Amino acid sequence: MKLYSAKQIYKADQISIKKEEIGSNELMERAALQLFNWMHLRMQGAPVKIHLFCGIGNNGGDGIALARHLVDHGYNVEVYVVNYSEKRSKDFLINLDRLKDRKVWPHFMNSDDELPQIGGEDIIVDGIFGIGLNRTPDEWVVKIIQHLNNSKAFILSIDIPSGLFTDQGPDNFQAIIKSNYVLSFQTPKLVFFLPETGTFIEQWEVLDIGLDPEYLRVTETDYELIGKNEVLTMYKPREKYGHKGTYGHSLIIGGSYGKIGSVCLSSRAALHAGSGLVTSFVPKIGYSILQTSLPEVMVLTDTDENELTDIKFNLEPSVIGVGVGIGTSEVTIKALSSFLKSNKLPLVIDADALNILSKNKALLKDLSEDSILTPHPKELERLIGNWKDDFEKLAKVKEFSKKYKCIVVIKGAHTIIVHGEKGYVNTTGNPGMATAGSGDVLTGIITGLRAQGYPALDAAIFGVYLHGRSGDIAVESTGFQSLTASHLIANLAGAFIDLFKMPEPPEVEKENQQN
Ligand SMILES: NC(=O)C1=CN([C@@H]2O[C@H](COP(=O)(O)OP(=O)(O)OC[C@H]3O[C@@H](n4cnc5c(N)ncnc54)[C@H](O)[C@@H]3O)[C@@H](O)[C@H]2O)[C@@H](O)CC1
Ligand SMILES: Nc1ncnc2c1ncn2[C@@H]1O[C@H](COP(=O)(O)OP(=O)(O)O)[C@@H](O)[C@H]1O
Ligand SMILES: [K+]
Repeated sequence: MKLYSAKQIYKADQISIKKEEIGSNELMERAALQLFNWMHLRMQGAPVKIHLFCGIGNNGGDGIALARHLVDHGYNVEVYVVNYSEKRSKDFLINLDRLKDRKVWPHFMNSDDELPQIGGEDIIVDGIFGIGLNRTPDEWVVKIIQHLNNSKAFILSIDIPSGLFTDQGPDNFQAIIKSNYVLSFQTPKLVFFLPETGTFIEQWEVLDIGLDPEYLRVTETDYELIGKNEVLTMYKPREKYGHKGTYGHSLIIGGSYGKIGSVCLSSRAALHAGSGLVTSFVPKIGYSILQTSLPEVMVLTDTDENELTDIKFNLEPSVIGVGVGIGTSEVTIKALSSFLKSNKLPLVIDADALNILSKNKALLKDLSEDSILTPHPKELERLIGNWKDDFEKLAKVKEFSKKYKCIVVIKGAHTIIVHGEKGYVNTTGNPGMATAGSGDVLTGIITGLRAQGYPALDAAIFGVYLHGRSGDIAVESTGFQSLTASHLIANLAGAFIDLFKMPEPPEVEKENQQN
């Protein structure tokens, strides 16, 4: 699913109005009706108090139009206009008149007004600012936002939580509504998925207001949301006459004294991801451990007992996953440097190999083309330096990706895969996965996919999706606390099978089918 920018949404808006020969207030009416239907379906006329806080732009206009539908259906509403500017939008004014026609008089709130009482059982509709926010709200508006956040009421935001910019980072976190639910028009917004701003959204849903499908289809976006539909097109089916050679050979290079487990996890994950063959390259201390715990995996050893000192092997793998558990000792840095200098094979680079690259930036130019780097936030900071906000981070990663012709997997709650100018935002996974070794499993999965001939970008996107989906399946039986990295591997099979599961039909349809 594409993530459109505010500019693109405004453009879609204009094109739709022109093509369909409708007024902009009709589009607002469509939006308001969608909002109303959503609420009415759930509330079924319940006499709960609904406080609608509306700005003076089109987001506020949506709120005012929604208020009219709620009033028409007998809901218990109170409307507040947060009067932050003289420049009221045309469609806001049209809808304000329509509301007044029904003898509903909003409270006009100005800087020195008292804040209204809101009960814990009430509902707040947040229509103060939408995607038109272009500067941080004034202090008195921030006070209102804080007041709403501090109430115990359920907050339903129209389009985007008020105070959140659509395409830039916030400069005052106090000025943002903390939404329980966001009904976002036509497209979710990138900020819903970034670590700094995602916390302001508990749940979201897209309401289709019928913006021009043609424009939406042909327009390229900087970011895409990755779900099942997106990865299904990447999936490579197993061929009837395929053999283990068809599905590639993964080499996992890693480990040091006390950290051989990481190599076990990555190697096992590569196997479960479908790699035809898997070989691990470890210090001697890892030999028996790997041979005993993973009979399917072949093992090569370094000349040193406890750490990697000389990375040499007499085989031609399809892809190499390097870095888990290697440490950052001088000898290992040397070994990795000379390996990278001579290596031409595709790479997946993780953990301490990333830290070594950060300390020795000259090595970055030795990476084979389309190398996949999988940093967690701390490793990323070492690699690209710190950032002011998530948008600066993404801009820096894009520059890095272009400069070194690599793919960067920014791990997190919503992992983002960056390739040149484009970012892919993952939707699977859960906090149970914040556990030792889950990154090692991801390295193994991506390596295993790359071995099977998946192009680098597909391997990264599909790997991240499967990793998260395994976590989502696992958590159903482990719970969040007890999920371990090994569970992710054990549930990878389920994640593959789930790709082709049809969604369950709703109960009503099931009954119809039986009759
Ligand atoms: N195509 C769509 O998606 C549609 C969008 N609609 C609604 O329109 C919204 C966008 O409306 P607008 O462009 O009017 O913008 P907003 O309603 O988000 O903001 C209102 C206006 O306030 C001004 N402003 C921005 N930041 C301010 C600040 N800190 N202090 C004071 N004034 C500030 C701006 O000039 C802005 O136009 C969307 O979020 C959505 O709710 C709907 O009406 C239906 C169609
Ligand atoms: N809250 C979360 N929601 C979803 N996924 C998460 C969450 N926390 C961590 N993960 C995922 O778990 C993995 C952790 O990787 P990493 O930090 O490298 O762990 P380790 O070094 O222990 O292997 C990443 O793929 C990350 O996206
Ligand atoms: K809003």
